[in-house]
Formats: sequence, structure tokens, C-alpha cells
Amino acid sequence: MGRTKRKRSRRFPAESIVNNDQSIIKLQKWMVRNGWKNEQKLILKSFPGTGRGLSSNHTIQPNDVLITIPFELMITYGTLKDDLLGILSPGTKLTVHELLSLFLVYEFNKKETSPWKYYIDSLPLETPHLPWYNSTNELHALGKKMHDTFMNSFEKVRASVRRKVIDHIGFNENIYKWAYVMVNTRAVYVDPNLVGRGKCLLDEPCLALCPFLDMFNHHFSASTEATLKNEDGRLVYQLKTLSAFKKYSQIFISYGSHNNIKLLMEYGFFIPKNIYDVIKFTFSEVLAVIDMDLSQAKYRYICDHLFTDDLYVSLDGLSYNLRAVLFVGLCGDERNFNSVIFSDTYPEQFISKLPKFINILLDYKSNIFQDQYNELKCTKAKESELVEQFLLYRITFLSDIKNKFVVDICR
Ligand SMILES: C[S@@+](CC[C@H](N)C(=O)[O-])C[C@H]1O[C@@H](n2cnc3c(N)ncnc32)[C@H](O)[C@@H]1O
Repeated sequence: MGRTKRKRSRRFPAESIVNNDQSIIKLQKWMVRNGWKNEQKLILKSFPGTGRGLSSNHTIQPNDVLITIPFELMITYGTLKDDLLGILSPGTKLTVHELLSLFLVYEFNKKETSPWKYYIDSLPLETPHLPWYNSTNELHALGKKMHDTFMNSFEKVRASVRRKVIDHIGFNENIYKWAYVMVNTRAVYVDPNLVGRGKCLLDEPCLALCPFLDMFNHHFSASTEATLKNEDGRLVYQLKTLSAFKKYSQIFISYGSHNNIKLLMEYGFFIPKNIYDVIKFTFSEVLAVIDMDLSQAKYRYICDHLFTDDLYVSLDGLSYNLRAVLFVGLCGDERNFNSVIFSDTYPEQFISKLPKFINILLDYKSNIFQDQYNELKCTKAKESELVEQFLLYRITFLSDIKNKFVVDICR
């Protein structure tokens, strides 16, 4: 933890005000000219541990509106269709994520002449490091899938842009990756019915980029409500907090009930003690590690009832399915499986056996994480630092579960 803390503080040194940066002053002036009011007096700062984020110089109460953005300041499918149609080959169909990413590339390349210049200038130039490439076993399958999805998207979009404009708009893998990640990490959900459809759209136009609102960082304890509504005759996107924040402290919002693997792979960060964190096992891992008496009939029972997925342990205990698999594997009588599992009334004899087996499962994972950490450490690759920190955190998390588990995991 000490090591993690040192590294994090090096990445985002001390708290400082970013609100006076020229790019942010110009962004805010442009937004005010277009009808935005900074009612909560939000201030952009750089916070240790999270980087740029928002605070206010007054206390925020639950149910306070954090920010209201005029709809015209948002980049939706409606904003970009006229502009982009011209550079796409006839008959092209792309997802809204791809169209918004292409729009960012297109506007980025226009530099001073882009009407969205102030927004583009407020985006981080550096793509957050998402460990799609150098992922460890635990992250490997997901990382590969995300990387493949990105590469397919890149190839598809490249093939959709008219050949003669490809170089003209500066389209290449690097800039597309930046734009693709910007959309993935910053876009908000909007009701597609308010945006309007179009013939080059492959899915629903439910994503939008939202200037300045996209400066809020995420925390699992924060709770927010977003609405697109009519206010004084104009459409606005409003974010309300259900959490309280002290003045000057960072105001967090929620990007969803995400566990740390999702946060790491999609957003490039993780939060120690994230309440949504779990240690997952595949069915084959459980079979390989726990010595169970699994007849063909029991095996079929587990598969038929789809208990093979969602096998995990967390600070709240065992997942429903892991409990069921262990019960079937460790207890004898097939006649009472349904009544015990579906009523969640496990016999005391089974409950008392669980700590031993859970310890075996957690020890198995802990060794894997430790080996992966040692392996990564040897590579000394700069880009593995985040995954190294993540693995160290996972080892600590495992031992926290073990400590808690002995006391009340089998409630
Ligand atoms: C919507 S943006 C938030 C604003 C962003 N920090 C910025 O400087 O523009 C989402 C990105 O912010 C960062 N982020 C959000 N919440 C974070 C947190 N709790 N800790 C560290 N980084 C966070 C991640 O890089 C994520 O991809």
C-alpha cells in the first residue's frame, strides 16, 4: 500500500487549481456565451490520486443539482450528421461510438477553425493507459477482447472514410485510439428518441459528449441522477447528486456499479476497497482446486441450472452460484438440491465446512496474482506499472476477504 501510494502521488503530485488554465477559461467562456451558468461555482483542480476533477467552494447537499448543460453544447448524433456524411463512403453504417470518435478526429484536425475547438482543447491529450495489451492472465481474455473490438472498429471506420480524405483529416490508428477512448471514458447516455435517427447509424444514438460535465471523476460511494429535460423552453442535461460533499473537497459522480476490473480496463484506474470488487473463479478453476465428489448427475445438475457462471467471493461472502456449486459438489443427497439452493437454507454441517474451501480457493488465486506480479516486475516495462499496482492491491484485497471470511463469510 505504501508503495502504491508513493507511485500514485508521483503521478498526480499535489492538489492544484486547473481552472485558471487558458484552455479551461476559454472553455467556460464559450459555454457561458452559449447559455451555460456555473451555478454551483464548480472549480477544476488536480487532485492527488485522481488527477483533474471538480470541487466547489461551498458545501454540496444531497439532491443538489451539480451542473446543467444546454443541449446545444452537447455532441450528439444530431450534431455530427451533416458534417460527417460528406466524408463517409455511400452506404456506410457505423455505431454511434464510432461516429463520435470519428467526429473528434475530424474536429481535432481542423484545429483553430473547429467550432468545437474549446471543447477539444479541454480533453486530455494523452490517452489514459488502458491495459488491453500487457494484461495478465486474469485480465487477458477481457483485454484481448477489448483490443480486438478496437482494432475491428478502427479497420471498419478506416474503410468507411472516403479514400481521398483519409490523410486530409489525419486519420490513423493512434488518433483514432485517442478519440475512441475519449468517447468510451467520457460520453454520457442520452435518450435516443430525443436525438433523431439517421441512415449511417448502426445502433441507437444514445451517447453524447458533454463539455465540462465530463470533468467529474468516479467514486463507488457517489450516487447521481441524470435527466434530459425541458427548462424554460430549452432542452438541458442535468446532473443531480444524491451524495453530500464538503466544500473544496472533490465532487465525485457514479459511472455505474463497476468493479475494479471494469474500471481498470475501460477507464484506466481502480479504487482500493471498491465495494463492487470480487474475486472471480471459472468453473474449471473450482473443479481443479477443490476436491469434490462430482458424479455425472451432479455435473449435469450444475450445468443445467447455469451455476457455472458468476462464481466469485467478495467482502459480502460467496456468490449465489459458487455456494450452489460447492453444495452440490461437497454434499451428498441429490434429492434436496433444489429445495436447499433455491430457498438459500444451507444445512449447518455444510456452512461449517465452507471456510476451509474458501481459503483453498483464495490461496490459489493469491499465488497466481503473486506469480503474475513477479513476472511483470521482471519486465520492468513502464506501461505495466498500473497492472502491477492492481495485482498488489488484489493480493491485499484477497487477504482482507480471508480475514473477514473467518468471521462472517458464511452467514
Ligand atoms: C470522465 S473523465 C473524468 C475527468 C478526467 N479526470 C480528466 O482529467 O479529464 C474519466 C477519466 O478520469 C479518470 N478518472 C475518473 N475517476 C477516477 C478516479 N476515481 N481515480 C483516478 N482516475 C479517475 C480516468 O482516467 C477516466 O478515464
